[in-house]
Amino acid sequence: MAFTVKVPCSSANIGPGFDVIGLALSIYLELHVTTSAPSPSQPPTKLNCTVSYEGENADEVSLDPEVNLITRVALYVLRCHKQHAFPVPTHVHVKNPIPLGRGLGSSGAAVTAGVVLGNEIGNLGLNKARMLDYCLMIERHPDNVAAALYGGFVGTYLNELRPEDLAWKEIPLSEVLPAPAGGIDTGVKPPEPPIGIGHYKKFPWSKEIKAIAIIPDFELPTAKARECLPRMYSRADVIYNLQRATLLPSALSQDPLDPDMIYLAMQDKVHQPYRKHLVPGLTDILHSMNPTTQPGLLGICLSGAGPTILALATKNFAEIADRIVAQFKSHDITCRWELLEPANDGAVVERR
Ligand SMILES: Nc1ncnc2c1ncn2[C@@H]1O[C@H](COP(=O)(O)OP(=O)(O)OP(=O)(O)O)[C@@H](O)[C@H]1O
Ligand SMILES: N[C@@H](CCO)C(=O)O
Repeated sequence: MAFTVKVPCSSANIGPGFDVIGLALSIYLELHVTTSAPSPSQPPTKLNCTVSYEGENADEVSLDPEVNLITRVALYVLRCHKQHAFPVPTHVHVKNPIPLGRGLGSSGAAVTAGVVLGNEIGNLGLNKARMLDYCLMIERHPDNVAAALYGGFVGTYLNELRPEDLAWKEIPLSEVLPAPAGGIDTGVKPPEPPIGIGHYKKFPWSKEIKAIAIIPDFELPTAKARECLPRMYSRADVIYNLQRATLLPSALSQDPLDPDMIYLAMQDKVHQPYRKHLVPGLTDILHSMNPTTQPGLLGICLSGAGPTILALATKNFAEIADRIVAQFKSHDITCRWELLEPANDGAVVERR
């Protein structure tokens, strides 16, 4: 058996939609998976799986299937279905062009790819709604994983579960996804996700709008960028974000586009101001231009937890990117930039 799992990167929040809005974009994580029949002449490999990797941070990503994030997630899904290792000798070759820890949903793509891999290799027959539950047991905010799994521009939410099912929120990640995962004889059945943890709704997206990702050359772990957020918000700030997040989906699909409306609808007071010390120049960059001073620009925000900046635009892409790159440069930060399009299909499996 040979198949490829393809999962897009994503940008979460798009300004005011903290932990709610996600946009799948056109950089793809790929798993090239091959299986073979068990052979008495071949000694069994650890967990019946071998991993190879090419792409971002190739010198850091573990090739040990007990440690690698993607295979650990696949094992979590398999073990919830009483399969304690890969059921057949499996080789997973990972091709990953998504930069790690930059705010482009690399972990959301890896977790989604791992769930899809476990489902395929274990022949589990999970649908995408159930796969989202598994993703959410690991990455507990739905914006990146729903975009990666379903593709497109999505609004996401967590359902109100029965009190007995709500306990999933308290289960430590180390129980869901122990590192290392433990060998074939671990015998432990991990906690299964409740059914229907989260859901999503796809919004239309104007074909004219492209996303410019300006990617600084340093990593910012999402966990660190979440630690600096307050536990409580003022009523005024919550209302400010609700007003804008409510406008954003229609502003990004209306014809003709209203750049000033989009710019306004991408403002945020819930996460970006608290992350400014983690991304040098962030406040200045967010206020450096608007649709009047930069034709073609629609809006600017921090992509996910940062440090990548996402600018939405209809033209003058290089000019907009160069202006942001120059601002980072004045803080001694080098960047690259990419012009991206929405990835509408989400996670797909292609048989080879
Ligand atoms: N393809 C991969 N293979 C193995 N580990 C990965 C892979 N992609 C991501 N990771 C792990 O996820 C970490 C990055 O996740 P993190 O949540 O901090 O940032 P992000 O997902 O890139 O950005 P954001 O969540 O803000 O969009 C990496 O440091 C690495 O440990
Ligand atoms: N909504 C998340 C996205 C990053 O994974 C955050 O901003 O922390």
